[in-house]
Amino acid sequence: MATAHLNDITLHYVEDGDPEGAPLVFINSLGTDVRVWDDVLPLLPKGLRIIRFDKRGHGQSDCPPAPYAMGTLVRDTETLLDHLEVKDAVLVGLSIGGMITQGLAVKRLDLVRAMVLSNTAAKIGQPSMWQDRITALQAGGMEALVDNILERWFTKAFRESDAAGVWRQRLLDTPLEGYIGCCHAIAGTDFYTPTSGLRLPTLGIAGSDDGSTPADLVRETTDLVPGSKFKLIRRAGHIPCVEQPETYAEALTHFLQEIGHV
Ligand SMILES: O=C(O)CC1=CCC(=O)O1
Repeated sequence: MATAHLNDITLHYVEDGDPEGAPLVFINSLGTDVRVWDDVLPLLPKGLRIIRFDKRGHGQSDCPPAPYAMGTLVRDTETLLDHLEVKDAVLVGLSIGGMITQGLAVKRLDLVRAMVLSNTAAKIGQPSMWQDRITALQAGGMEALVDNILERWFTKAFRESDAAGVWRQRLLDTPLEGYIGCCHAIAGTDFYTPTSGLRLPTLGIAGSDDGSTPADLVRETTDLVPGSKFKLIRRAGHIPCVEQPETYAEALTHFLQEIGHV
């Protein structure tokens, strides 16, 4: 297991592909870890340096006490990429990972060559909605919300398939403190103004059945960046890299080719 001991945190990360290749960095969503990309990676072009990591409070990374600030999640990512001597990466950010992507692009454009804003937005929900979620989690744990969350993550057909149980269990295994910490970070984030100032190649990806960041919302954020592209993935909810990995990998590959990253 690879870990990076950064200033105040140890993060778990995984590198695949060619260590000398152009960097492609994946940033996971709330309640998922590096395994959320497992089915996409084998479908991507060879020759890339592929980096995935568990943000604080998730997977095998440290889990400090909640709350977390978005600035802290951005700084963790920045410090990890500096530690790994990564520059000019394409960042693929899923949901809160897409918020971290926007924050990092605003702060350190030298690290970010292009953004893939997957199932994300400049602002997700209202602070009161996140506070309600935090209160429910504190009262009843993840068990209280797991089915509700899965309804937003996946289509009915996927939820009724054998694969769904794995994702249910992974969500239940997510440290509650880490999950709540990240809910606070999302609640406090509104990147509309900073993201509007970004000028870099950008692809938005949305799921037709996304119950958390509907396609219109993803498009609205993607449109903040002039010249951005947009891909709607059908028969997918909030986590299309799990539900439709072939279409997801195809969209990513096309974008990477278009910008000359592969
Ligand atoms: O609503 C959810 O649980 C999905 C979600 C919102 C932000 C994120 O990262 O995942």
